[in-house]
Amino acid sequence: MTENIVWHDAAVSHNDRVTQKQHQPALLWYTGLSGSGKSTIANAVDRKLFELGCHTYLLDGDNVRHGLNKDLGFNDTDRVENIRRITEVSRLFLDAGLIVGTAFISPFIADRAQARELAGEGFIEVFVDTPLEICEHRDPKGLYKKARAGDISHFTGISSPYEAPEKPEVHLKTDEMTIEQAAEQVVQYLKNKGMIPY
Ligand SMILES: Nc1ncnc2c1ncn2[C@@H]1O[C@H](COP(=O)(O)OS(=O)(=O)O)[C@@H](OP(=O)(O)O)[C@H]1O
Ligand SMILES: Nc1ncnc2c1ncn2[C@@H]1O[C@H](COP(=O)(O)OP(=O)(O)O)[C@@H](O)[C@H]1O
Repeated sequence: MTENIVWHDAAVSHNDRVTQKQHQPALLWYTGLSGSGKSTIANAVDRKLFELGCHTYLLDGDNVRHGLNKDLGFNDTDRVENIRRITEVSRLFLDAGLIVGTAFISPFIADRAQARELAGEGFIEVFVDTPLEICEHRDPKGLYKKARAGDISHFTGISSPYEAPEKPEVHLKTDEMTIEQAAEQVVQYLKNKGMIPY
């Protein structure tokens, strides 16, 4: 489908953009069950990075599904397409030199591996590791209750699978830490890797 389309070189290069921002571009790929804390932690990290002077942008599951991906549901095929589009959008933001956060369940190892491959060395998988019982107890949107009652089908952890990361760069066990500690662990990872010079 791209046979008659020619890639256009940019007047402002990727390196120009990175140099201007004075930090490395990165893709913080949060993954975990619904209610695990992806949005909460990703927002806390985004705030911290913003206050450190980093150029960031956050893509959040619920919000993206209201716009770009509002044609998609929750069967396996739609979830794969959801993550494919998120990966492509993230690549554009990475090209712009930003530190991108993506907060999607992203339940399949293969899709996250594809995102890792396409994003390159700035890809950081952040496993928001919260046991199902705790997510279900938190149930911030009342969705687990509906899923258990059979009112929502294909619900992750109940009637749809979640494939946990095998070797995430950052592993957050949220039942053993506060939101602040979790966010700080992510920021420290970036500092330790020399991706943000602060
Ligand atoms: N069936 C089903 N399964 C899982 N989640 C559901 C479902 N239906 C609606 N929701 C709400 O949609 C949010 C998950 O969307 P994602 O785009 O992150 O999902 S996925 O990555 O495509 O699996 C998820 O948001 P989070 O709770 O923030 O994860 C839910 O609020
Ligand atoms: N240690 C913790 N880390 C993250 N979230 C926590 C923690 N303890 C309690 N919570 C609460 O759990 C809920 C997680 O919801 P949310 O961030 O929307 O999760 P997700 O985006 O994964 O669906 C929030 O209400 C948050 O305040």
